Amino acid sequence: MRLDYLSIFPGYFDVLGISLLGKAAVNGLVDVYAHDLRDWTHDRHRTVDDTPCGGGAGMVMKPDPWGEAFDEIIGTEPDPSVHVVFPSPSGEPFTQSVAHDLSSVERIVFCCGRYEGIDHRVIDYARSMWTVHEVSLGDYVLNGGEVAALAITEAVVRLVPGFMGNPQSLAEESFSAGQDGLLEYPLFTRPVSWRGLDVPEVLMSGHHGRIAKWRRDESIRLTRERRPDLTDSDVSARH
Ligand SMILES: N#Cc1c(-c2ccc3ccn(Cc4cccnc4)c3c2)n[nH]c1N
Repeated sequence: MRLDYLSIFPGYFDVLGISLLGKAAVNGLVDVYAHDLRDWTHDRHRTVDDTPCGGGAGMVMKPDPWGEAFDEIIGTEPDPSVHVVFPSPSGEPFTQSVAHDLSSVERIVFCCGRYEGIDHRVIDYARSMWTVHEVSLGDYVLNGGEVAALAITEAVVRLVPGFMGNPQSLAEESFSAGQDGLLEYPLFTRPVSWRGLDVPEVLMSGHHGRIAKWRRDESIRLTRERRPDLTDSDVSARH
């Protein structure tokens, strides 16, 4: 998998050389390339923004540098196998399902906007050439797309076959298909007693059936308490 990042702050992506992602890069599972959008400007100030047409506060990112960067980094021929991700506060929710879909893709280009956003023609042009995902991390405001691109990267790459040492751990996580859309149950490890707090006895019983039931019940309880939006009527009935 090749990952490209276009940003006026490419240094954000130096962190991708650390930890598991760094290991994946070493193992050849992922190749990471960060690009400074300003390298495709031609004025003395390396200008990437301008005032919004129609007025309004803030600045908008000019289309020209993006287009020239696309030509050099991706190419000038349409290729639907290239997935271009635009993190955006007005994007569709980024979910585990989207992460799963992207984990089987060979090439992802992250376009990290700043200011008030990117001239919409850039997104329209990208849609005419590649497979585009305009996604939002959640209902809160960031200053740009870089942090979102990092979060999306981690969510996607950890699902790439061969990345996680123990793929079984993926199946039991919150939001994974194996969890039936439920939140993950509470986790415990040794010591059994810690500052007056004990591991639930059932988990030390060695009775796998009871342990599985306790975990399921806890997942249901937590999901109903914290994320009623994740439990539809059918799921509630089953639970
Ligand atoms: N994904 C995602 C996001 C972003 C986000 C993503 C890209 C950009 C490019 C610029 N800004 C600042 C900005 C702020 C407010 C209005 N419009 C733009 C971005 C915010 N904010 N919140 C999310 N969940």
